[in-house]
Amino acid sequence: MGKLLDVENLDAGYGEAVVLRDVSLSIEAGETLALLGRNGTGKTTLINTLVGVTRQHKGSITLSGTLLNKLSPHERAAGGIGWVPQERNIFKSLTVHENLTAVARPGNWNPERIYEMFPRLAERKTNMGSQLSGGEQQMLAVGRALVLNPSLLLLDEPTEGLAPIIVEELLRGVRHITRNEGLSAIIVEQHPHLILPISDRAVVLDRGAVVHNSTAQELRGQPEILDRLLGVAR
Ligand SMILES: Nc1ncnc2c1ncn2[C@@H]1O[C@H](COP(=O)(O)OP(=O)(O)OP(=O)(O)O)[C@@H](O)[C@H]1O
Repeated sequence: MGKLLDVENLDAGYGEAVVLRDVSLSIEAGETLALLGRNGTGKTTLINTLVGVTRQHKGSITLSGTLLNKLSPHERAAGGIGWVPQERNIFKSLTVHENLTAVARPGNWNPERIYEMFPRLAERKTNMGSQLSGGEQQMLAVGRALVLNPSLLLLDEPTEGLAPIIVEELLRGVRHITRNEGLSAIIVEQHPHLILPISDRAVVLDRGAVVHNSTAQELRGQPEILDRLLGVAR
């Protein structure tokens, strides 16, 4: 397995404001990284910086050996970054099926495989995006990122605001992706107990800096760190 993503000494933010300070992390091909931290610690800013929609002041981002620093969000997407933003961004005026087929690119993932993973979406195939529940929208957003056949999937708080039963269904799909498909992913989560069991590595941010970087299993075994950095003892 080779290194897929390499982030080195990254400073980034919005305009003149620097939110991320000296962030370094890397992911091997096939690994899933849980990105944790309390509210406002810079998790979304890091995802947005990888995608290319913030201002990068310093450092480097390399995906499969290609330096992304100067590439546009569109070029990064074409280069293998699949992004599911916090606000989901599905096409509300297209059907579920159209949402998937409009962006699909040849590869492992196609709309049929998304329907197998999320049967609920198959039942809603002809519904408009605007008619979906929050959980269905999230599944569609994940599906839409997958049919682009990315090498790195970025999920920003996929479980936020969803009912527990839907969270379970969504995470079953995410677990399938991270465990069986050889895809690499970074998943932002507020709840470590949901995400650590299906992740390989864990990074915790605090005030824009990496304050913990280990295997997911190690972090699970350190309740005092979870408590101190995240306010949870699990
Ligand atoms: N568009 C923006 N312009 C200026 N500052 C911003 C912008 N978005 C976020 N920030 C600031 O950047 C800091 C980090 O926010 P960010 O959204 O990255 O945190 P987060 O860890 O993802 O939090 P949450 O869990 O609440 O989503 C915060 O201080 C926030 O106020």
